[in-house]
Amino acid sequence: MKNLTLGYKKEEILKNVDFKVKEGEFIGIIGPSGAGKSTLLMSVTGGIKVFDGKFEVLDFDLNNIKKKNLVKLREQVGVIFQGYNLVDRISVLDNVISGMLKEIPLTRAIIKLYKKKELKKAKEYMDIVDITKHSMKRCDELSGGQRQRVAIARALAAEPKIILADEPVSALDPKSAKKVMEILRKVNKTYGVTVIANLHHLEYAKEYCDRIVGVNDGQVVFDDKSELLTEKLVEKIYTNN
Ligand SMILES: Nc1ncnc2c1ncn2[C@@H]1O[C@H](COP(=O)(O)OP(=O)(O)OP(=O)(O)O)[C@@H](O)[C@H]1O
Repeated sequence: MKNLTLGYKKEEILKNVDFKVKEGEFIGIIGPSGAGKSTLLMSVTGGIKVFDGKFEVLDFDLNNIKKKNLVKLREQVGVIFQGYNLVDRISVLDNVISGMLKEIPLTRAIIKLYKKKELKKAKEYMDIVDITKHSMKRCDELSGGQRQRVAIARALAAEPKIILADEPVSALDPKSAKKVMEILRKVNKTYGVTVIANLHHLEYAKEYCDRIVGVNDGQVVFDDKSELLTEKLVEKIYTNN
């Protein structure tokens, strides 16, 4: 992003933002409510209106991207929400495999006719998020933390280059939240997937992310290594204008 102004309809939300992400980074976005964190995060999927400036994601120019390329971009970007976005009535395994739909034709997916290599891959992703022992359970039988882990495994199944996590742990108790953050870091380090996460808890951003981006009132007011975030800078990020 260079000098980028983004928003909704006629309302500019992020103004003149410069933001560059290197492949394989783990970035935490922090800032007060309404600052524009979700707008910044979701803009990576090409879903937010560009008013001005330069915006490239994975070699796609988002200023005038064609529908076909938008689909290609979105295939490479996994999104995890606070609300888990899983299919409740089907099993953990089926949810994870549904992330591979690019490879598995819908007809085969409906009758659950999975190939050995697909099951092997699904197991690898379930192992990394530590949910394999619940693979046959329906998702509505799982705890919040377990569901979030399934959502990560499903995102991984699509072999994305980028994972966007919008407040992935804000609905979880501290122990489950830490486990999910650890898994996101493991995913980032094991597969080299770039992870960008909006985080309400500053401590998690400091502990797990390599880099922190502080947003306040539509501006990036901090962008540096996590260890360089001092109390004073935190105050600046969270000051209401
Ligand atoms: N779909 C939308 N249409 C119009 N305005 C929106 C939309 N989504 C968000 N906004 C506005 O954009 C601004 C930034 O919202 P955003 O959700 O990006 O902030 P945030 O920092 O993620 O906040 P929070 O931490 O509360 O989730 C807010 O003023 C909000 O009202």
